[in-house]
Amino acid sequence: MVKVGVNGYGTIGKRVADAILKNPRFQLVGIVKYNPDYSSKIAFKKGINIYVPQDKWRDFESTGITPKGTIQEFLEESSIIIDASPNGKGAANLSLYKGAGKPAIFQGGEKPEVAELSYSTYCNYDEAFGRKYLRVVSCNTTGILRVLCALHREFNVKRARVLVIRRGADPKEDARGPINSIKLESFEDVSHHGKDAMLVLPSVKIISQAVVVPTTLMHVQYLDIDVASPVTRSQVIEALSKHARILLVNPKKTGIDSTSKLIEAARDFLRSRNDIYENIVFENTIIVSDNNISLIQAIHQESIVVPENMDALYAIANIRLPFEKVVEETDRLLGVGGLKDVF
Ligand SMILES: NC(=O)C1=CN([C@@H]2O[C@H](COP(=O)(O)OP(=O)(O)OC[C@H]3O[C@@H](n4cnc5c(N)ncnc54)[C@H](O)[C@@H]3O)[C@@H](O)[C@H]2O)C=CC1
Ligand SMILES: O=C(OP(=O)(O)O)[C@H](O)COP(=O)(O)O
Repeated sequence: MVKVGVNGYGTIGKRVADAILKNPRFQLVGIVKYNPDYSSKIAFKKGINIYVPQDKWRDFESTGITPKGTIQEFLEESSIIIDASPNGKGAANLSLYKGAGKPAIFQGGEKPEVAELSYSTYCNYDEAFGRKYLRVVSCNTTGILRVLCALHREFNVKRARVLVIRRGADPKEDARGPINSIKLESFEDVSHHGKDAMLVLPSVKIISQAVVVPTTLMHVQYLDIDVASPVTRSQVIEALSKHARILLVNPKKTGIDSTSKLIEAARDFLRSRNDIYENIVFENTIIVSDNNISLIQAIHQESIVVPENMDALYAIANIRLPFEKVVEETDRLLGVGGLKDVF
C-alpha cells in the first residue's frame, strides 16, 4: 500500500482523507491539523492519526487529542502528500515537501507554478505520469473541463465561453459573503477558470467570466461551446452520458430544478456529507444548433475534485493503469454515478 498523508483537513482535505480510507491501494498515514477544533476531535475519534506543529502539541493534548507526531514526522512517514491547505499556503508548503523529497498533489487555489502540471483526469491523465508535483484544478475549472474534454474526445471542441455563477462560501464559512448582492468575481475582464482550463486543454480557446451569489450549496455554470462540425442533440447527450462523472438530470421527470433540491436528493440518497461528485447537467437546457452546444450545469464545490485527487494519486504513485480502469476504480469506490438510479 502506498502511504499518503493529507496536509490540511478542511472542506477538501477531510473528503480526500475519507476517499483514501476507501481505497485498498493506499494507506492514510494521517492528517495535519493546525488547531484542536471540533473537526480534529471528530477525526481523532474516527481513529485517524493527527500530526501537529510542534508548538501546538500541548494545545491538542489539553483538549483530549493525543497527536501521532509532528509535521516533520508526518513528512517522513508519508510517501506522497496531498496538500489541501488554504489558498496560497501550498506554495509555502512546497519547500517542506521538496526538503523531505516527497511528491505532492496541490489544489486549485494555488498558482499553476506550484506544480509541474495542472491536472484534470478527463483531459490529461496520461501526462500526469512521471511528475513529482501535480495541481488538481479548482472546482469550477474541473466542472468545465469534464464537459469540454468529454465533448472534445468526440467532436473536436474549438472554443468555449463560460459564465460561472459562483457560490459565495462553503456551508461552514459563516464569515464570508456577499449577503445581499450579486458581485463580479474580480476587477478583471475574465475569471481565472478559462485561463486555468486552457493550461490543461491548450488547443481550445476558453473564456470565462464569473459572478458571486449569496448561496453556499453549489456553483452553477452556463457553457457555450463550438465544435468543429455540426452535431445533433442526441449525439451530444450520448457523448456526455458515456461518463459517470457527468449526470444528466431532467427537471420535468425528477422535479429537480435547483441546487437545493439536488443537495436534498444527495442527503436522501445518504451520500456522505451530501456530496455530489458528478457534474449535474440539466438535460432540458442542452441546446444544439449546427456546431454550437450550450447547457447549464451545477457543480458541488465541496466534493467535485475528490475523484480527480484520487486519480492523480495513481499517476503520482506510478500505478500504471489505463485511463478507463483508474476512472472506473475511483468511481466505484466513491459510488460515483450511483445517483443516476434516482434521477
Ligand atoms: N472549498 C472548495 O469549494 C474548494 C476548494 N478547493 C481548493 O482546495 C484548497 C483547500 O480549500 P478548502 O478545503 O476549502 O480550505 P479550508 O479552509 O476548508 O481548509 C484548509 C485547512 O488547512 C489548514 N491549514 C492552515 N494552515 C495550513 C498550512 N500551512 N498547511 C496546510 N494546511 C493548513 C486549515 O486549518 C484548514 O483546516 C484550496 O486551494 C482551495 O482553493 C478546490 C475545490 C473546491
Ligand atoms: O475552487 C473553487 O472555486 P473556483 O473554481 O471558482 O476557483 C472553490 O469553490 C474554492 O473557492 P474559494 O476560493 O472561493 O473558497
